[in-house]
Amino acid sequence: MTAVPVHHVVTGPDDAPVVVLSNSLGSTMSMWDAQAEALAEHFRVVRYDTRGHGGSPVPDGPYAIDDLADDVVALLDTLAVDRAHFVGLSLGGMTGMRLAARNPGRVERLVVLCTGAHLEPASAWHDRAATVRGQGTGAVAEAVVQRWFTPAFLDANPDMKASSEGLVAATPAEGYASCCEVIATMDLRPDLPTISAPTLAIAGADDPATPPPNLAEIADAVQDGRLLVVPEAAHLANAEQPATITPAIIAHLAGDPA
Ligand SMILES: O=C(O)CC1=CCC(=O)O1
Repeated sequence: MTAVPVHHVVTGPDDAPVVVLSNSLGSTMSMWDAQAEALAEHFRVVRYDTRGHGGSPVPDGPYAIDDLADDVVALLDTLAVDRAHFVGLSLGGMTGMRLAARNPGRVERLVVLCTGAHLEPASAWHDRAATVRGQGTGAVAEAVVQRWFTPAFLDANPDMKASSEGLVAATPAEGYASCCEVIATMDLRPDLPTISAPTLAIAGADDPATPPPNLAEIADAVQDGRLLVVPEAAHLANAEQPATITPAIIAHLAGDPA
């Protein structure tokens, strides 16, 4: 499939190093709201909506992980950016790993959060795709958001629970389902040893979707990897624990020693 022109927003100084932020399944670039302002003090921040999500095109599926990575290459070309840092959470992290493996010259440093190189069983992703195609994304919204945040956070932040469920439910069904099929058919384990970009892998200690061993596998297998496990955080760890995660991202991208 050919790359599509993804919806994106650029903030921060024109002459600063570029960082691209990539969203999770069922969200949009708004999932980076807690990081965007702080990152823009140091970087030219490019936020985009993964194809099938938010304001980006929704081509007919199925999609493959290469399609998602190729969309980022096309975005960098559009912006005339040769090389950028890349930060991706969950599906965004998978995109970043394939991008860095296949296009080492385009990725300076990599941060992957709450993701995995493979997420079994494939049947669960095919089942979710079928549910969403049949009943819409609203049918999975509540269950998905239960994995995004810890129970304590959801209890304390009912507005966030409601807006997050709304975000999932607003995702186009074909886009969501086709990205489920990306995950079903993806195995990035052979990519990992080829990734030369220094990589920070961040796990939410309480993430039921992509628990810490998934991130440890990535940190161990890439050429220059480091693991950070963040307490009291589930799948959208960046939103639940921004005070820990935002400075960790900035320090890694700046090349500060751990
Ligand atoms: O939606 C989930 O269950 C968790 C998830 C997997 C990939 C992603 O982006 O979110």
